[in-house]
Amino acid sequence: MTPQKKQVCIHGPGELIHVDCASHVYPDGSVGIHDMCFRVMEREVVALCGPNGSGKSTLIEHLNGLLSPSSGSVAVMGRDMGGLKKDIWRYVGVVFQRSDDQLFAPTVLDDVMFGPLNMGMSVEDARAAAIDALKAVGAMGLENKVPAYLSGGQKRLVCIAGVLAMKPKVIAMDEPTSDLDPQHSEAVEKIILGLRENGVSVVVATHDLDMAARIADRICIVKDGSIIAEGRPSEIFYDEELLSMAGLKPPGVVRICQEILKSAGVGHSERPVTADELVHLISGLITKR
Ligand SMILES: Nc1ncnc2c1ncn2[C@@H]1O[C@H](COP(=O)(O)OP(=O)(O)OP(=O)(O)O)[C@@H](O)[C@H]1O
Repeated sequence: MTPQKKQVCIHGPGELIHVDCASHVYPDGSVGIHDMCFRVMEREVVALCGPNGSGKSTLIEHLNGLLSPSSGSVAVMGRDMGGLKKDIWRYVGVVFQRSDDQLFAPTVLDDVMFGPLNMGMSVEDARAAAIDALKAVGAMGLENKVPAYLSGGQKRLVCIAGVLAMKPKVIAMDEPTSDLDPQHSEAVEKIILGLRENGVSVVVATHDLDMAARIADRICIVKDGSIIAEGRPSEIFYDEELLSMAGLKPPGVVRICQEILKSAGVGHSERPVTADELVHLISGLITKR
C-alpha cells in the first residue's frame, strides 16, 4: 500500500489534536513549518521522522500553544487552541528536546509538583501526583536531588514525570532518547508503550527510525517544513524512494530483511520492521526449506 501524501486538512472523528498550519514564520523570517496538516488520534503513538531542520520541533511546539501558526489554526479536543489558555496542560504535555530547558526547581519533587500545583491542585494532591509520576518512570529515590546534578538519563525521566503528573491526554516528546544509553532508551520506549496502553496518545519526534519502527502506529515523514507522507511503519519504511527523497535511511531490520531476501533470491510479501517480526519471517523461510 502506498503511503498517503497529505493533500487536504479536514477535521475527522476521533481527533484529539488537529493542526492546520499554512505557515509558521519565526521573527527572523525563517519558515519553521508550512502547509502542515497533522492530526493526533486517540490511543496512538505517532512518530515524526525527518532530517535536521525539517520542522519537527516547530510542529511539536504548536501542539500545546508554545508556538502559534502565523497563518492557520490548531484545535485540541475540538476547541481552538487560543481559547484553552492554561487549560492546555490538562490535554497536551510537551517533553522538551533539552531537559535543561524544562527543569528549574530546587529539587526533583518540586519540579514534578510544579505542573499539578499550577493546575490548581492542593499541595497534598500535587505531591501524590508527582510521586505516582516518578514511580511510573522508575525515578523514585530522586525526589530530593537537585535536578541540575542528575545524569542526562535521569533528567529525561524526571522531565517525563513532570508532564505525566499533569495527566494529559496527549504527550509530545521531542527526541526523547537522544543522548541516552540503551538502558535508558529502553526505559523511555516502555514508558511510551505503557502510556498508549493507558489510553494516552504520544507524539515522538525522532531520528531513531529503529525505535520509531518498534513503537509507532503511524509514521509521518517531515521534510522542508511539511509532512510529505504518512502511514504504518511497514508501509513507510519499505518505500526506498520516499526515504531517499527525505534523506533518511531505513531501520536496521528493514535493511537486513531486504538484503536477506535479495541474496536468497526470494520475494516475500511480509514487511517486518521489528526484530521479532524479522525472526518470525526467517524462521518461516527456514521451515519451508
Ligand atoms: N527560534 C527560531 N528562530 C528562527 N528560526 C528557527 C527557530 N527555531 C527553528 N528555526 C528554523 O525552523 C526550521 C525548522 O526547525 P526545527 O527545529 O523545527 O527542525 P527539526 O526538524 O526539529 O530539527 P532537528 O532534528 O535538528 O531538531 C529550521 O530551518 C530552523 O532553522
